[in-house]
Amino acid sequence: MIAMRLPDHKTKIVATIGPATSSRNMIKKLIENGVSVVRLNFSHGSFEEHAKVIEKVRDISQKLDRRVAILADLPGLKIRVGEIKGGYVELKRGEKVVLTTRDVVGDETTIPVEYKDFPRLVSKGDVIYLSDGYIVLRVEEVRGQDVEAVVVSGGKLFSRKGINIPKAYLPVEAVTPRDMEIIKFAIEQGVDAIGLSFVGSVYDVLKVKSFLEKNDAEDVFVISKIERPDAVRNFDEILKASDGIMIARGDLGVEMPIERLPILQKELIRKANTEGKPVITATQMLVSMTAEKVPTRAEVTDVANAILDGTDAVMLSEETAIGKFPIDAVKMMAKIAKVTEEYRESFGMSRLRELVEDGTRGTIKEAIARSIIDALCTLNIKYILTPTRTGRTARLISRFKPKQWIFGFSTNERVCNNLMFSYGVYAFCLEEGFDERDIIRLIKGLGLVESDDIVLMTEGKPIEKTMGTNSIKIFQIA
Ligand SMILES: Nc1ncnc2c1ncn2[C@@H]1O[C@H](COP(=O)(O)OP(=O)(O)O)[C@@H](O)[C@H]1O
Ligand SMILES: C=C(OP(=O)(O)O)C(=O)O
Ligand SMILES: [K+]
Ligand SMILES: [Mg+2]
Repeated sequence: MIAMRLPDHKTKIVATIGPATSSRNMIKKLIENGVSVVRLNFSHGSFEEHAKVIEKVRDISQKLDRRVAILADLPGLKIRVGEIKGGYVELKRGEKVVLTTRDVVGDETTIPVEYKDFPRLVSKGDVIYLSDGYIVLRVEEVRGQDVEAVVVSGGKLFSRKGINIPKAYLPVEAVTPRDMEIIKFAIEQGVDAIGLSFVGSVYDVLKVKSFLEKNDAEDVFVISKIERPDAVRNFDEILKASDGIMIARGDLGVEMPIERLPILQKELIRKANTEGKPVITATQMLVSMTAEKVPTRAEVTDVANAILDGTDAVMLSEETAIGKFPIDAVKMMAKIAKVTEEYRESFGMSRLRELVEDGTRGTIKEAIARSIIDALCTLNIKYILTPTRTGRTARLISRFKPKQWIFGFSTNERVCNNLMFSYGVYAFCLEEGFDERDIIRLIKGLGLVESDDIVLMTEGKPIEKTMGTNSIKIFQIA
């Protein structure tokens, strides 16, 4: 019998699908090389294109017997440039350029902007950032639908790239009517998670949560993207209301002083870990691999440091969406993760005390999680088995980043898929009414355990008022 092969790394890899990876063959390769979450960026592509990708991902994941979650990332209230003739223009320092809300195709002198109120957001002297701050303009004059600007820092500007005006106050809710349409479509398509762009307050999250509930889709994850100062300010509330968070460093690095990113990343990851909610570190992780086969030293170190910070997942954007080496980028992340995780073990346990102390101290689940870590330190345990209705128990154990895989067992396919966001968790779907014997039969059948292996299982025995996980069992496989 060929045993099921789990990845060599426990950090989850999120890959954005785009023209470079939307074929069946590329999707297959992404998954085979360690991608657990597929991200569809609804700022680009049509519903039809995304639907096709969703269908392919589901089919391939089933054929490969590899669980994959699908994340639909919403556009939010981001202002973008429109279509540019030939796909891009080269903007040169010192030259003048007009940003306009008129319906034109872009060229060297005129760039269309897809937001009719744009000219009202800026005035003479304001700085405008394009393409995550890669290109910088300064406003010279606003005239009707046109904003005349001078290029302060030039570069290639591609169609549909983002515009940031950090100074401008956008008097609109983060979740736009267009976002709501996309959420509806995403639910119909059975996606597992929604990425909420430009969340500003907990109300943005609650709005989407209540919409999901009304549409019988309350198990769809809401991942709040932290990419503006308001989200940082209101982070604690946003985190509590969300199922997970993404540190969206692309916009965040323009909307806030870029030098604050590293410390902010550490703080947000720590808080998400404490809450037991998955956190994705995103953007530019291996960005030079969009064009080159080898990443920079700084990029490799960035991926490793995010893992050491405690991120559950690392994300690839243009690297896999439009890059020349998408599979190499995934392989590179998997290698960095494997090596870095091996090192972490030696100090991972010191984080434990800290987490337990500032975490959900005093709950039964917490005491159980603590006992599990104690057992892991003293026994040669092969796997942690956690039957789970909501996935919560598996996520609470995942916080401690044990060296063993945590297997989640649930009857809900979407709960299983959403466990693929959490570090070191792999999930299996079982029939309603499954018991301990079904779990053992399943992992034996997959060749994951042999006789005499020691496993640890969490249990939720209904005793008095204590619901949910309330005991652990450690035993040897017969
Ligand atoms: N579905 C898609 N179709 C075409 N291009 C895409 C798609 N998804 C992503 N891309 C390309 O990859 C780039 C980086 O991806 P991402 O960071 O998700 O986008 P952005 O920063 O534009 O929101 C995008 O700017 C776009 O050029
Ligand atoms: C992930 C991000 O969002 P998007 O790519 O949708 O702009 C980001 O800004 O880093
Ligand atoms: K987006
Ligand atoms: Mg963004």
